[in-house]
Amino acid sequence: MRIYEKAPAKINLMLDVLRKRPDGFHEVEMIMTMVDLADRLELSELRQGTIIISSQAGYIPLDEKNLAFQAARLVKDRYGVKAGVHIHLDKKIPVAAGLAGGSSDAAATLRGLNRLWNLGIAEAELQRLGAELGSDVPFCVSGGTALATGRGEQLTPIPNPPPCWVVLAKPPINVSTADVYGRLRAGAIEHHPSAAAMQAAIEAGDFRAVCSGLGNVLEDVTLPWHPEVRRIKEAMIRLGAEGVLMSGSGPTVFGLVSRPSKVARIYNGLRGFCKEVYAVRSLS
Ligand SMILES: C[C@](O)(CO)[C@H](O)COP(=O)(O)OP(=O)(O)OC[C@H]1O[C@@H](n2ccc(N)nc2=O)[C@H](O)[C@@H]1O
Ligand SMILES: Nc1ncnc2c1ncn2[C@@H]1O[C@H](COP(=O)(O)OP(=O)(O)OP(=O)(O)O)[C@@H](O)[C@H]1O
Repeated sequence: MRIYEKAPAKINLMLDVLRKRPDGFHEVEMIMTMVDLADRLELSELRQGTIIISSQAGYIPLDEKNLAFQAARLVKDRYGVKAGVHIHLDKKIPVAAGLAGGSSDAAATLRGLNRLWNLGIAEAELQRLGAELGSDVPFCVSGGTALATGRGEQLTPIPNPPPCWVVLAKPPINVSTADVYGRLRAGAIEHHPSAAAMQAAIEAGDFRAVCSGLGNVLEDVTLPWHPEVRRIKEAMIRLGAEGVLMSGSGPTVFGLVSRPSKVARIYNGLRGFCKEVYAVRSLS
């Protein structure tokens, strides 16, 4: 048997860090939503108990370092599944970009294996399994739009923001999430974005308020460290995006655009100096 799953990228509309915890993780408050840029997974059952990962992308690990592999091993071990699986990852989401590509592949693997092996695992349990793999995985299990607290694994679903275009630009650098959190001085953050204000803007369907409520305290680390990220932000604002922010720990910057007529101008303007640019819809 063979099944397919879509693994969309996420963006953080706001990301605040409240404090560093004794376990080394940071207590966060984030509002996350999905965009229509997705990896596609093909899961084929294998009679022998092996887990095989393949991909057209030459730049991701295909062994136990792959988050999809880790997700499959977790389900197999926890539910005593004898069969194996071949997972083919058709990668479209840029890697180490702040868009949760690996986390979304892991979440899609959890959903897919639940179907492939008829396990009947409830969504809340899939999220709990996801939390064992990474902080962004529980959100990626359910998608939509959510307020995420704790280390990112405690989720409250909220409505989707008003539909819009999202232009994404990734400079040619890789940024490690652990390094960005490691460099953050949580006690010294000057401007905390407001989750309540963003949630209210979303619930009111107020696109302008969503744009003015965007904020990400991890920019305090990544922007001074990698000036090209700031340059992309400035270019997106100059080209007319209505709200601009770095996603997650970066380095991808996204711009929200309400009018389709503006999208081509922003996309083409960015392509002049940045190779990886995408114009996609928000997912509603
Ligand atoms: C930056 C975000 O992507 C925003 O959505 C997330 O906060 C990070 O999610 P993620 O990549 O799934 O992160 P994990 O794989 O769980 O953790 C990677 C590393 O980031 C740091 N980390 C992550 C999440 C968090 N709340 N506090 C942290 O300090 C830890 O050093 C951890 O070792
Ligand atoms: N299925 C996968 N797809 C992409 N990268 C993967 C995958 N599995 C493991 N990795 C590894 O994970 C690391 C981070 O990649 P990923 O694309 O998930 O980062 P990210 O978009 O910054 O994630 P996040 O926003 O959750 O921090 C890379 O070093 C990559 O080699």
